[in-house]
Amino acid sequence: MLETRNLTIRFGGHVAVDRVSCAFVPGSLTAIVGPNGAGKTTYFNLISGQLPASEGQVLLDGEDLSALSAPLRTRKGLGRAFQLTQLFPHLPVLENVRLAVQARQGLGLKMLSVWVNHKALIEESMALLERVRLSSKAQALAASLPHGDQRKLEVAVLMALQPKVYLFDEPTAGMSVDEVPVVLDLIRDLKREGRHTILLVEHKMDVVRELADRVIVLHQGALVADGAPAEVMALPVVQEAYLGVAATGAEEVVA
Ligand SMILES: Nc1ncnc2c1ncn2[C@@H]1O[C@H](COP(=O)(O)OP(=O)(O)OP(=O)(O)O)[C@@H](O)[C@H]1O
Repeated sequence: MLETRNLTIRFGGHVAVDRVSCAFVPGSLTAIVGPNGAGKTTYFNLISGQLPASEGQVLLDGEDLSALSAPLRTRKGLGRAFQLTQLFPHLPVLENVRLAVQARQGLGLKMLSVWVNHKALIEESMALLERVRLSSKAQALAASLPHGDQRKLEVAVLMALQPKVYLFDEPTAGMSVDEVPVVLDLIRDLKREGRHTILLVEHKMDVVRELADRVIVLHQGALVADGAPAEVMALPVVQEAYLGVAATGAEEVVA
């Protein structure tokens, strides 16, 4: 289980994430919504270790990860998607995934012969590329891929690490209409597997409604609502103030 306790960060006098306490169980998909600047991405950055908390803790399965760097938190099972920096742009697509598989296997590799090991790594990497529908582009350089494909590659790299927790920050942003379903299918598949904890920052309410078991709302850094999607999204306070839409049932969040 992932848990944040009183998680807080201040930038000068501005409190971007304000004492957020929340627990997320394996097998669940929680959407984090709220207007621009509400603190959603910053909350992710605090969980993954990209930013140091001013106060509070991040715990995974009871272990306090607060003092660990981002790479160490990744090793513990916190997987953050959609940071393009995690790709190696000048390496082929397949190599990007293979390096992630290899990083996960770590020292265990020494037990295998170089050849068996290499073959197994390539097979696993190709299987992951098939899952994200990029196997035909295995030899292309990551930098040459269109934006949507780079995002799919990031998902493959993340899956290669086999994290316990997936943090998806606007996974379909900037994607073309035909690319969106591929990424949503992947997230749906991960959810179906039932053992991951998935957190999703998403502005599209139809996606939230379909994928999420639970919605939490951040406003000015604080957690202001938490519950089942229909329940939370129906709250007038969420509709009007926090999501920036009229309380008449607009479908898309303007955030
Ligand atoms: N490194 C930083 N230094 C100073 N202020 C920051 C920093 N990172 C975030 N902020 C501020 O913290 C607040 C929360 O930003 P954040 O990006 O987390 O919001 P968000 O809910 O993800 O917004 P959006 O929906 O637009 O992505 C904003 O006021 C932002 O300007």
